[in-house]
Amino acid sequence: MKGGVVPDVIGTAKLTQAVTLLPYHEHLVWERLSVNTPISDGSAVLIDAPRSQSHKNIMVGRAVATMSGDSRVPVKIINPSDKWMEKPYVLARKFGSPQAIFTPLASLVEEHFTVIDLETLASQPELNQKIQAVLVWVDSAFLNRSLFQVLPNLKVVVNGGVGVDHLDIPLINSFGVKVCNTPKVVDNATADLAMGLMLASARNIIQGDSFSRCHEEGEDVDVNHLGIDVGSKTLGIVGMGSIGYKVAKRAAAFDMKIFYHNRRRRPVEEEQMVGAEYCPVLEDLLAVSDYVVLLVNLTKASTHLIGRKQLSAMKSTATLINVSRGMVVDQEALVEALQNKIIKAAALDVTYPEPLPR
Ligand SMILES: O=C(O)C(=O)CO
Repeated sequence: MKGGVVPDVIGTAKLTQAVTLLPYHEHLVWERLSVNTPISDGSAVLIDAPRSQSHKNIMVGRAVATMSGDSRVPVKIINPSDKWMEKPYVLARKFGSPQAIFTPLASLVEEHFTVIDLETLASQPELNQKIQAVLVWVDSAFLNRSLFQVLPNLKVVVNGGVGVDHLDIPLINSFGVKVCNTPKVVDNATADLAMGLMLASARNIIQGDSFSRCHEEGEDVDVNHLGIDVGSKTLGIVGMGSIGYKVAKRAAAFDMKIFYHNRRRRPVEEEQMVGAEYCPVLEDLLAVSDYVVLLVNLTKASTHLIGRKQLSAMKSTATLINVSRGMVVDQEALVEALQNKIIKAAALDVTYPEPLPR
């Protein structure tokens, strides 16, 4: 293998989550790489864009090219004939089967990994020695003790998505296996969806769509369906992590008054940037908000964070928007609150179970 120097490496930073995607080979370069760091030709490295940038630019596996900002980093790709070029083995649900990794990502994953599905592992149990990572997407029911017991070289469980509430992290860690997720990647999408749900609810977009498809000749739209101007309204954000903050930025552009509730108050400058006011007591936020958006992780503490008491604290004209996890809301209490007009509406990206039975 030839030695060499990779020129013009820019904007490098080591993110734990990203780096743990790649602990597959002894040639891996673990150190933080700085500008113009020489990398010997053929080393497997991960060069990540700065923290503020999307993880979508990360190239994984044996690849060594990456993006930083808009510029492609000119990193040499290792020679595929090298003996250690064998793609790392990962276990995943069969692409295309329910709860498998999102099918459009299959080719990207296969470009960098040898993907073994559960059925193949069952029929060729000797592959267990090769598997160094498990990829999960939403479902982790197959990640049980007996699986870990037969994967002696497993190093990491990689979760596609930010929420790891479905993973038994203590169990995984007890086998010396790390867990990593993909924070930041979904921030914009989730924030957009929160805004989309709020606007759809405020402006009756779903009803408008139905009306436009099914109205009788000459029929006028119901005056109640004309909707509400969110610009004059108050948004309460419960959970002001990076997604919550993105929602705040968007809501600020809509001229909404913003309150937020979070375990930790954000720095004043960050609050001022989006005009958000901290509410240390959840019920205080609920009492003043026209729209309440839930963006907390699902933990023991946040399970049924919104129940009867909290729904009763809300305005009767308020809308509850849940883009976190279904279990954050006591669903029975929500149905009751909607039936009894304790609150006006709910706009839900998540429920339990999911999807709801018909
Ligand atoms: O990535 C996740 O866990 C999400 O739910 C995105 O909203």
